[in-house]
Amino acid sequence: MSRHRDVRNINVADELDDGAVSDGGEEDLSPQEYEQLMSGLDHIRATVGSQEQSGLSDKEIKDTLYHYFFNVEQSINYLLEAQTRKIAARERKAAKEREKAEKLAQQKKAAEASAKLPPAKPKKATGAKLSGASTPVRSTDIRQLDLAGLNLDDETVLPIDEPPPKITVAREKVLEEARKQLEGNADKKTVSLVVIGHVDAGKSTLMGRLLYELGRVDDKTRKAHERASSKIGKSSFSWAWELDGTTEERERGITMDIALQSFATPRRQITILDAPGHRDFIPNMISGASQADCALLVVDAAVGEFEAGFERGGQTREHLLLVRSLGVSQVVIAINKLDQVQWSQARYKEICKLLRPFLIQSGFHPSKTKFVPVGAMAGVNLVARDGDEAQALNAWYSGPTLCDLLDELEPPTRDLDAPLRFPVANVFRTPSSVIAVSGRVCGGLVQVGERLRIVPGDETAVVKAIESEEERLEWAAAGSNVTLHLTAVDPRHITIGSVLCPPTDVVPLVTSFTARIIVFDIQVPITAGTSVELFHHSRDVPASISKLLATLDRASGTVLRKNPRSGEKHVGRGANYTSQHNRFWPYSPSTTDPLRAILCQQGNGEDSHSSWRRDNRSRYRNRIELSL
Ligand SMILES: Nc1nc2c(ncn2[C@@H]2O[C@H](COP(=O)(O)OP(=O)(O)OP(=O)(O)O)[C@@H](O)[C@H]2O)c(=O)[nH]1
Repeated sequence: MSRHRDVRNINVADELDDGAVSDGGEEDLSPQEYEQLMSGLDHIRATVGSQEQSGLSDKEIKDTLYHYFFNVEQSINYLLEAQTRKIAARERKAAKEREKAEKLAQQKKAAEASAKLPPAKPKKATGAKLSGASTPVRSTDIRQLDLAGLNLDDETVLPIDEPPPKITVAREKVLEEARKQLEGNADKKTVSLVVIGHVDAGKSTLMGRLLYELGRVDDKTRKAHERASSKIGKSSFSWAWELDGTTEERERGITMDIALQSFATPRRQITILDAPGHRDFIPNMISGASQADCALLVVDAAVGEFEAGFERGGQTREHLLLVRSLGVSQVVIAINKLDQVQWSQARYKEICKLLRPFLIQSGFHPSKTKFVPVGAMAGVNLVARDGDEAQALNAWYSGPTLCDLLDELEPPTRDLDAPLRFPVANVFRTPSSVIAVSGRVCGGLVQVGERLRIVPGDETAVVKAIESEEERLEWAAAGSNVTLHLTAVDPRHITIGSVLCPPTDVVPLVTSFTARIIVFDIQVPITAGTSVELFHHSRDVPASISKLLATLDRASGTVLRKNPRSGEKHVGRGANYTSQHNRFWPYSPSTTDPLRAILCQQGNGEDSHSSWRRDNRSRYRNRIELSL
């Protein structure tokens, strides 16, 4: 069998069946390979437990080892993920059977009472369940979604060549339902939250622990992560493993790509986007932030660590500026690792005092910034403040928990009447459709059976299914983070950064536009001809500023100077510039999805893409914000 690794484009389950080593293939192994296989089997058994405990047969383990070239770590990761999926599928099946039995009992009762059942109504705030559809892919991060598409969960499988679905619900009806839900009939308002902060501040640990406290992680998975992380000497990262799913992330102990999860607080349904803190992965962080309504900033309270993140070049400052530039105006600041400073109230106050003026300078209104002391590792003040670990904090803090603050987040206004704008954040293949894309509905709504235009390009695709948070939906509205399964399209025509829109209201492609730019912290003045890189949603394009039109007063917006020669440091709420970029770019500002983009100025004249990778530090400090 082929052992080329590209998880986005292979079906692991098929490959494991194809010439599996345990189906007689063992004879073809060299003595050395056979030894590796058997020792790998012993290692994995020591981690996952016996067949009875783990539900994993020797055959499955051996096939996986062979598939991963006897790499024990990769095999364990794959098997644990497969195991989690199996458990989830079993639980869903059991829940469905229970639901079916309950329904039958109800129907029987209703028939007996000669009463008519009212039609079922969808429950979610952001979309409606697909009637009769089985529960599909579990809520998971983007990488896991990629894996979930690899035919590992039988329930999601649909034939690839079936004809595209037709629209079954009239647009007006969908719009009416969406409006009703947004106006308060919904169970909960939906909010997407990007988790940001300096590298190692504890973002993934905080999210992993919070998911556990809220019952979103079962004990079996938790124990498996504890065992496997301690085996590779990374036990302190075991909570982060709930979010950091790839072998590389786990081995290096850092987040590299956005991980997506969801949970509910009493009044909110929250989608979290766990962003990488390391500066090498800033483009991934921008992609996550561009899909978020609000932000959770995690800072490390340990002496010297907070300062490292907050100094010039640290990601605490940089991430705050970035999310603000991308339109996020509410932020919760979790001051973490207070156990490292003996839960010192003075240290907590000191950090709040340092952050407050910077938040205001960055454009966050004080009423929209909330601070909370936490200990992610021990789970202190996430959902509750009980137990011995919380005693020291309880001595001086009686305010809200992190969960209480998240429950108060206000989602921005959603424009349902706007034409659909769906910027693609990730692309992957699934067995049920030629291609699936994930991202956020920025404006309007999308429904199953709808034909969409892919921009740039003149291709179209039909929406075969919509998924969000463990459910199949018939439609999804502005503000929802969803996966669209597409059909009737050549996958080569769609890529990260493409925008899906109605064929009757296509997002225009432009090569130049006029925008207001806010200038922060630049080291080199901006002049006509300055080369920049433009980040908008998940797309980045090289661009250049063609002309500076005026310098504006920061507060009133009145023109201070026409045709300035440069945009200087702290120009503030700024200058009008014409930006000329040399690539076509889908761009259509609206009131609810205004143009929010990041421009990164190049300091050294290098090609922008390569210079980002080589030295994003020097480029990044010359950052300017662009908005309309
Ligand atoms: N003492 C202590 N350590 C913590 C706490 N929270 C996180 N850590 C540790 O901090 C380290 C980094 O945690 P992560 O959750 O990976 O940090 P991160 O911010 O997600 O890291 P990146 O995503 O790579 O930027 C790990 O060793 C954690 O165990 C805490 O409350 N107390």
